[in-house]
Amino acid sequence: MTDACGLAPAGLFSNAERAAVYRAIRERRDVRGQFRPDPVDPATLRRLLQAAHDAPSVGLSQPWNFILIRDAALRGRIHDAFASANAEAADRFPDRKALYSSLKLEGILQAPVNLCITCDRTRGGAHVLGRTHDPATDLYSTACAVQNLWLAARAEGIGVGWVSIFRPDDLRGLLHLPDHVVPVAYLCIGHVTELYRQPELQSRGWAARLPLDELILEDRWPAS
Ligand SMILES: Cc1cc2c(cc1C)N(C[C@H](O)[C@H](O)[C@H](O)COP(=O)(O)O)c1[nH]c(=O)[nH]c(=O)c1N2
Repeated sequence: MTDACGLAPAGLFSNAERAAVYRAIRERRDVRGQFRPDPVDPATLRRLLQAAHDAPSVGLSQPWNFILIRDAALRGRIHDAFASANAEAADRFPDRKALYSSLKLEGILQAPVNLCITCDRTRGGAHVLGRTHDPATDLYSTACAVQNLWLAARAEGIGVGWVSIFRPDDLRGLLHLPDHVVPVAYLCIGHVTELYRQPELQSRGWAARLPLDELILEDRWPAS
């Protein structure tokens, strides 16, 4: 039932529905090496894109575009851009360079779908409700779209890996993005049969999940 203002009852989810939402959140993983080569069917991909498009956005500006990268040669060049940036990144961790170099940090060539989610910084015009004093809110909105897609993909049994190890101008050039469009997320997407139980970076000893209780603050930043 919907009333004249377009309001509908905010019904509680059933226990099973609630559990499913939390399960998707808890079991979502960043996928690099587990992609199967079989294609993602177009209807499923469409549901994932719809989930992304259902995201909140500042002033309802919906600043995203979804660039599907299908061309094999282009993917090869994108992988080259990753490899070059990754070699540079490895040098930033001199004490852990061997461990860094052993990590697989992308699935560009293995994943059947590559998707770049961009943010058009001009979407919605010069003045967007909610963005007046914080221009970055369009980027935050686009990150919300990425997370929606990532969670929906988990529920579909599809893995998603976010690759950010690019020099931004490389990706911009390869995808012919105009200056006002930011490549927020380069995603590798495909079916997976196995997922890590915890973040792969944790399993491999790179980093660990922080205890939630250490991150909850009251009223203000604690005095040091
Ligand atoms: C903005 C941003 C950028 C990146 C990532 C994530 C996000 C949010 N992550 C994935 C990241 O390593 C991963 O989310 C964490 O390690 C936690 O693991 P789970 O996502 O819980 O599996 C990521 N992973 C990777 O292998 N290569 C990458 O370039 C990136 N870049």
